[in-house]
Amino acid sequence: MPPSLYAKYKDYFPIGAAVNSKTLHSEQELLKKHFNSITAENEMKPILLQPQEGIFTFEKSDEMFAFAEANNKMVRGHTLVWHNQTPDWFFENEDGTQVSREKLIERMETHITTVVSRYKGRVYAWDVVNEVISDHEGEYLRKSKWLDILGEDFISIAFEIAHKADPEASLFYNDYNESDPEKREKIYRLVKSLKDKGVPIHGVGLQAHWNIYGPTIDDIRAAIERYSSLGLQLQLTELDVSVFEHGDKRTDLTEPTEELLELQEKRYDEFFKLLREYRDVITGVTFWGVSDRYTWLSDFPVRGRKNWPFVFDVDQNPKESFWKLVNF
Ligand SMILES: Oc1ccccc1CN[C@@H]1C=C[C@@H](O)[C@H](O)[C@H]1O
Repeated sequence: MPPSLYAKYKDYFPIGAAVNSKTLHSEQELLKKHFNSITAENEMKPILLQPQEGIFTFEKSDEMFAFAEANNKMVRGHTLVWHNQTPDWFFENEDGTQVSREKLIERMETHITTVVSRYKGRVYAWDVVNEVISDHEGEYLRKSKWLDILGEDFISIAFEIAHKADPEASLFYNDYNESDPEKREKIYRLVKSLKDKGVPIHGVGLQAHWNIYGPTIDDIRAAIERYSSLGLQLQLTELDVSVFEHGDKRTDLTEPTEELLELQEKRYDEFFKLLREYRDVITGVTFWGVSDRYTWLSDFPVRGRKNWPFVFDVDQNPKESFWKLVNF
C-alpha cells in the first residue's frame, strides 16, 4: 500500500496538483490521498472567470473550492494577470480601438478585486502575475498589451490591488524556465525591484516545467539560492518532468520506454533530494497535473503527442518515480 505523498512531506512542504473540471472527478482518489493543495489548471484564468466585461462565471472554480474545503485541501490561485488566456475586451474600447491607461487599470482592479474578494481567506497563495519576463536574449520584459498600455507599472499595480483585496494571502510572481541562468537574472531583477519599492510580494513561483534531460541540479540550486536571497518564499507551482527534451518533436511513442522511465526516476530522485534540502525556503511543491492519464504536455509543444511526466501512471498507479520520492 503506497504511503500518502503529502503525509510523507508534512515536515517539508505541501504537495499540490493542478486540476481541471474533468480531473477533479477522474483523479479524485489520488487527489484525496496524495495531495493537500490544488490549483485550477485553467478555470481561474481571466478568460474563464470573466469572459465578457462584468460577466463573472464562478461555477467551475466554486466546485473546486467545494472539493478543497470538503477534503481539507489548500488552494493556490492561478492566475490574475497574464498575457495569455485573457479576453481581448480587457484591452479594447467598444469600437475596437485601444483602451486608455485609466480604463485598463480600472478593469484590472475590477477583475482582481472581484476574484480575490470572492475567495478571501480561502487561497493561501496567489499567482498574481504570470510570465512577464521575456525569453528573448537581451530583452527584459515580454511584449504584451499589459506592457504596451500600462508600462512596467502594471506589475506592481496588480500586486497592490491583490493585497488590498486579501491582505492575508501570499502573493507570488510566477514564471517558467526559471532555472535558466539568463532568465533567472531577469526574474531576480524584477522581483528585487518590486521588493525594493515595498510592493507586497511574498514569493517566487518556479513553474518547474522540467524534463528528463534538464535543467541541471546546479542551475536549479543557483535559482533557489538567488531568489531566496531576497528573503522570499519559493514554491514549485507547475512541476512536470517531460520524457522529451523541449525541442524533441518525435511522435513515435505510444508508451514510455524503460530507458526513459529510468531516466525520469533518476531525475525525480535528484529533484526531490534538492527540494528537501531547501525545505526552509520552499513552501509548496505543486505538480501540473495528477497522473499520466492527463497532462497539458500531451498537446505542448507537440499537439496530440502523448507524454508521461508524473509519478502516477496512466492507470493511476505509483511509478518507480513515486517510490523515489517517498523512500528517504
Ligand atoms: O512551459 C511553457 C513554455 C512556453 C510557454 C508557457 C509555458 C508554461 N505556461 C504554463 C503552462 C500551462 C498553463 O496551464 C499555465 O497556466 C502556464 O502558467
